[in-house]
Amino acid sequence: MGNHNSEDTPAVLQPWDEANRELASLVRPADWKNPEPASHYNLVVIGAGTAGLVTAAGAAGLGARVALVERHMLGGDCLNVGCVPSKALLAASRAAAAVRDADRFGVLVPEGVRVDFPRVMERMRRLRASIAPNDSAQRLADLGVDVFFGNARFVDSQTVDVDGTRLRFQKAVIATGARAAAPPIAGLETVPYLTNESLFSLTELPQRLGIIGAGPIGCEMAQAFARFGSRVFLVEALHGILPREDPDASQIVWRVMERDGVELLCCGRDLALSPGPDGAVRIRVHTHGRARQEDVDHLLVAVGRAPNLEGLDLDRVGVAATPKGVVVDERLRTTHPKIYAAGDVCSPYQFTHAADFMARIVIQNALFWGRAKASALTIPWCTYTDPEIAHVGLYEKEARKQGVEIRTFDLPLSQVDRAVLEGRSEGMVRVHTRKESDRIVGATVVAPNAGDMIGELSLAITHQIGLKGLAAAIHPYPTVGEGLRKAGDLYNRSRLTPRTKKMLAKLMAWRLRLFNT
Ligand SMILES: Cc1cc2nc3c(=O)[nH]c(=O)nc-3n(C[C@H](O)[C@H](O)[C@H](O)COP(=O)(O)OP(=O)(O)OC[C@H]3O[C@@H](n4cnc5c(N)ncnc54)[C@H](O)[C@@H]3O)c2cc1C
Ligand SMILES: NC(=O)c1ccc[n+]([C@@H]2O[C@H](COP(=O)([O-])OP(=O)(O)OC[C@H]3O[C@@H](n4cnc5c(N)ncnc54)[C@H](O)[C@@H]3O)[C@@H](O)[C@H]2O)c1
Repeated sequence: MGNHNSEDTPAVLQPWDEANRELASLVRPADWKNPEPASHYNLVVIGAGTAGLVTAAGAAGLGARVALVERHMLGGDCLNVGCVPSKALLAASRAAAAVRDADRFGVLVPEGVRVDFPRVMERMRRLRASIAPNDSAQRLADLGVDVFFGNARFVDSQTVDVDGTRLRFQKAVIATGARAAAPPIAGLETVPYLTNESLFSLTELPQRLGIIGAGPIGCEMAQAFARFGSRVFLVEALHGILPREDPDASQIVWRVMERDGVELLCCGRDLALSPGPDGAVRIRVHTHGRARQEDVDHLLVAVGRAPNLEGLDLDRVGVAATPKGVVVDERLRTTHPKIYAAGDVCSPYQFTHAADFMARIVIQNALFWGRAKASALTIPWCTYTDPEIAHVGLYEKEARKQGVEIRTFDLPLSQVDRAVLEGRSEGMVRVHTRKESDRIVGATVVAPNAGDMIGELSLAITHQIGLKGLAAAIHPYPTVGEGLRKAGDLYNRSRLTPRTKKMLAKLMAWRLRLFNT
């Protein structure tokens, strides 16, 4: 595997400091010796991101003989270049915003905010390494998994090749994930650009940062870097930010990002990139009928993901794939009966928790004749901007498309005492129920801790607890989570028609009369 000197150290592990050395020693140890392969494996898992790790560890825990193959670093995107480093930066950016806004609370910070970006990144690297033992090669080996570093490819219906070593399998799992897509943007090939694989190796704060794509990656990073002090230009082809989310919800988040200083160039047309002066990247785009030209020191491309399929030789084993990924049925079986897939490589839900739950389905179905279906999963998600925006179930537009008649209950956070007291009342709880009942079919929450709140709605949908049930559950006062109970109250109040109100008033008047006689 070679020593990691500055030339052969992967970009992800730059700078090659103590924290990154520690990370490498856990998830890509230089002195790792691939084991002697067993004659057969119950399961060969290709890719050791969340999907692969959960499949391998879970299957080994249930007594299966498992080989896990990783070509790069155990932990995949989430640990190394995704959720973990991005959330560490977001935590630092929230701290910066709290100091910036302290004045609103009567707390004076005379010097104002100064962000020491190298320290922010150093903290991120340290924390990332501290989380890594859970995904480490040694931990997997201790769980009984044979860990192989190398490139995997299919040879035939029972053999995977890892750089010349043959692994014979009864069942195999493709969990090779996805990477940043390189879109057909004019001039992209003429300029240097960052993706999530190189962004977290920055050691200096870009004074000007261009970001293409206002999806979750673009928005989270735009807000973080704006709060660190970069001038951020966020280019989006569609209108606004987070175009997949409920437009009212995205709008709330956008208002906050705009105050943070992010400049949105949305409804972008004729986007073109070219080298600018002094190593800068020049962005030219038409936005809302205006031609804009901006020079930036770094450009981040975050316009979606492309599945990692190259080199797997899927054709040899008849596993069908499209540009969106490996084709699977509801049970996560590919077009080859002995080969399954899980995670970003086969799913439109590209989240760590989704990869985790798909892995559990694969273990049941591949090893134990299970019939678990991925379509039965209720998958929430959250974009960790400030405020966070979280969703589960159907959006209004999806319900309409599917012909599901819904009622919508909206509770602005300005009606939740804790949110007001924290100075964080920009947000809402929006719950859609079936028209004729309190059954929840979808919900969006915009709140400082929306990601924590959405779990309760996910539980409600999974176990068919209606809005009445939420109203009946006591939530501590004052919490932002109380907003969910209050949305339940809205439902209960909606059942009080003028007629029932009249009848209740009559009943009360009658009881008073009885009392007085
Ligand atoms: C910046 C960013 C932030 C994110 N934030 C969040 C978040 O906050 N919450 C959330 O839920 N999700 C988040 N995600 C998404 C999350 O990271 C992915 O959904 C998750 O990592 C998918 O896991 P996976 O196992 O399917 O794939 P991956 O993590 O991509 O793992 C696949 C592994 O397979 C390996 N591999 C590929 N081909 C081969 C081969 N031929 N042989 C051997 N090995 C191979 C790769 O090296 C990789 O390690 C974020 C993603 C990004 C990029
Ligand atoms: N908090 C989280 O859970 C989290 C955070 C980050 C990433 N992720 C996962 O990673 C995935 C990828 O994230 P992403 O933000 O790269 O992709 P995305 O597909 O979610 O968003 C990409 C955005 O780029 C825009 N776009 C596409 N082509 C463009 C072009 N040529 N010019 C301008 N804009 C263009 C799209 O309209 C879209 O809004 C997400 O869908 C999500 O599943 C999750």
